Amino acid sequence: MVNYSSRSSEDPAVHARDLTVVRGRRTVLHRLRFTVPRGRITGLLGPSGCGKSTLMRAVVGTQAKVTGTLDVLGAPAGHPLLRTRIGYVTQAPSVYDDLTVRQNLDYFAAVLDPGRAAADRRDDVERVLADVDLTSHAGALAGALSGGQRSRVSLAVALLGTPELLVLDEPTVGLDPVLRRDLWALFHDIAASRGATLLVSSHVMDEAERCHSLLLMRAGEILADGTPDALRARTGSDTVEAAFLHLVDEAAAADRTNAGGTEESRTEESRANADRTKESTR
Ligand SMILES: Nc1ncnc2c1ncn2[C@@H]1O[C@H](COP(=O)(O)OP(=O)(O)OP(=O)(O)O)[C@@H](O)[C@H]1O
Repeated sequence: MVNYSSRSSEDPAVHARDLTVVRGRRTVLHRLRFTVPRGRITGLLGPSGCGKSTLMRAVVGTQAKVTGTLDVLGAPAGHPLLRTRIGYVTQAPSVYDDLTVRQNLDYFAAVLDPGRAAADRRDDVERVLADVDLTSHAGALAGALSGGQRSRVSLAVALLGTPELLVLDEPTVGLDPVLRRDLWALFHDIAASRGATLLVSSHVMDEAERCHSLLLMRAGEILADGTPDALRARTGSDTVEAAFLHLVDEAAAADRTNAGGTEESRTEESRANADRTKESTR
C-alpha cells in the first residue's frame, strides 16, 4: 500500500500527465500535462467550453472517462482519502433555499464529519461565516439571498473542515467589483495563512493578474503555464489578456500550418494515387 503521508510537502498539489477526458463522443481534454503548486493560487483560464470545469471535475474525482495520470495531494484523483481534504465549489451554488445560511452550514458540517462534537461544528460554522463575511446574514433564508451572497454560502461550505485544496469553478461570476476584490483578498488570505492550495477558474482575464500561477487553456489543451510575469515576458505583452491573445493567435496559426501541411500531403498523395491509377490502366 502506498504511504501517502510520506510524500513531501514540496510535491505539487496536483500532477497530471497525459490526462485525457471523453464526454459523450468527444475527447474534451487532450493528453494534458501540468502541475498545480502547493500553497499558491493557480488560475485556470480560457474561453467558454475549453474544458475548465471538466478539468476541475477530474481533479475532485467526479468526472467519468478519465485516463492518464492524475495525482492529487499525493493520491490518485477520486481516492476516498481525499474527500475531506478537498473543498469544491461548482458554478451553480448548492444550497438549500428553505434553510437559513447557518442551518445550511451546520447541515453540511454534519454531513462532512458526522462524528464531530456539536460545539466544534458550531465553531467551524461561525469561522467560515466570518471568512465569507456573512455573519450578519446567518439567520436569513438562503432562498432570500442575492446571487453573490448565495455564491459566498457555497464557498463557506467548501471552507468547512479547512481543506488543503480548494477547487473553485468561476467563483466570482456575477459579483460586483467590490465583492470580487474582497473574495480575491480572502483567497490570498486562505493561501497565506493556512498554506492551502487554490485552483480557481475564470474567463475574466483581469483575474489572472491576481493569481500566483496560471494554466491557460484553449480547446481542451493547455496553451501555456507559468506566472503572470513570465507569460507577459514570454509574449512581450503588457497584460495577461494580451499574452493570452498572442498565444491564441500563435496556436491558431500553427493549426492552420498543420492543416495546410495535411492538405498539401493529401494533394500529393492523391496525385501519386492518380499516377499509380494511370500506370495500372495503361
Ligand atoms: N455532459 C456533457 N456531455 C458531453 N459533452 C459535454 C458535457 N458537458 C460539457 N461537455 C463539453 O465539454 C467541453 C468542455 O466543457 P466545460 O464545461 O468543461 O468547459 P468550460 O471551459 O468549463 O466552459 P464554461 O466556461 O462555459 O463553463 C465543451 O465543449 C462541452 O460542450
